[in-house]
Amino acid sequence: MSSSSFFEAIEQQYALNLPFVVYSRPINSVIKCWLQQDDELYKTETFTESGFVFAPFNLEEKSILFPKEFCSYSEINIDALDIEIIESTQNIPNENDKLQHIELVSKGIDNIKTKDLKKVVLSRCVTKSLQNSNPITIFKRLFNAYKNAMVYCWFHPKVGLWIGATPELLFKVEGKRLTTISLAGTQAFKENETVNWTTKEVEEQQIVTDYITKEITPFTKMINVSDVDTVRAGNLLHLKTRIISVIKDKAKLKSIIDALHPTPAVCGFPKVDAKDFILQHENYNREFYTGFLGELNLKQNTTRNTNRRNVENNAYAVVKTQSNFYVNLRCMQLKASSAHIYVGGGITKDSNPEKEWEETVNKAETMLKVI
Ligand SMILES: C=C(O[C@H]1C=CC=C(C(=O)O)[C@@H]1O)C(=O)O
Repeated sequence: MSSSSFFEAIEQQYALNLPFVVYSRPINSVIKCWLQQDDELYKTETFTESGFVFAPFNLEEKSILFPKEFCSYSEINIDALDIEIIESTQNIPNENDKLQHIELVSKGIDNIKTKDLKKVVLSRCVTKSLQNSNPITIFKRLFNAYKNAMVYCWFHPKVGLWIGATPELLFKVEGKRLTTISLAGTQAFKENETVNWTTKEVEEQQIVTDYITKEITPFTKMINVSDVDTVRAGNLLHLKTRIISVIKDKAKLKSIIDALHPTPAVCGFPKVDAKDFILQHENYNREFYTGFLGELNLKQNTTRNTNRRNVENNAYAVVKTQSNFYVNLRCMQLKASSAHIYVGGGITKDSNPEKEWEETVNKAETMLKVI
């Protein structure tokens, strides 16, 4: 399929007001798309179906599913898309937003110092009016700009339109192999400068690693935790640890989701206290920001080589079930002709409210660059 007919089909789906998702996973040149045939709002609670899932921050609200059997699927393989680059404009942050965020962060720090809370991720919403509100055009710019991210554009007429470029894998399961990452700590990327991580950033990322490792232990036979690396996500740097494990035969996908989501990278620690604080004190409803999205229980054909001599038929096909979910970060919701961009950061006892504000300003740039 050519890239133009691939995108024409998506444009047509959008014009018909029907649900779709178009996305590309990190470090590959495949763009995939699912077009749902009707405008039904299918949901999942059990995560046993097959399809594409879009889950909110608060899992007490249900997750939306594009069921495989009601969708047409297509993909293309391409390195870059033909789309004009936009002039970068200066985005001057709003003074009121700044005061409000600093107040929220200060409240978080006070709570950490006086209660059991160790870390809480606090966020805000930045609103910007759009010159060109065609989501497919924005998606194309994201695909060209952020190769290390899961870039996506998701639409359902009964829910809304979300676009993002997330650097964070929640987890993926391929057969029995479970891979996840701990991503936290942020600094601005500066060409030719070596990064120095502070104790605050090292600790906030370690909280995530410890949480993930502890939570997946009951479901796994073996866990391998890598050293901490610095990784780039657009104009930012983060600390990242890879955690690879083998799950037990009886482990259910839903139990792994409940154990991991939301991780302290987007919620805090302890989870319940942090979530309560967020739901009570943040000045808006996160909806799908810091939720997760991705492929659910898809069958994947792989060929395996036995590598034994004297075996005539030494390659055999293995069908594995795979799911991969990304945390919905560096994302925005398009409503009428405005973009609502969501940005947050991890707060610990050592946080500086002014710096936390600047971090959210830098994070907002990921989306502001493409609209
Ligand atoms: C909550 C966000 O980022 C998370 C992921 C990486 C680094 C983070 C941080 O340094 O605070 C956050 O934990 C966001 O981008 O809105």
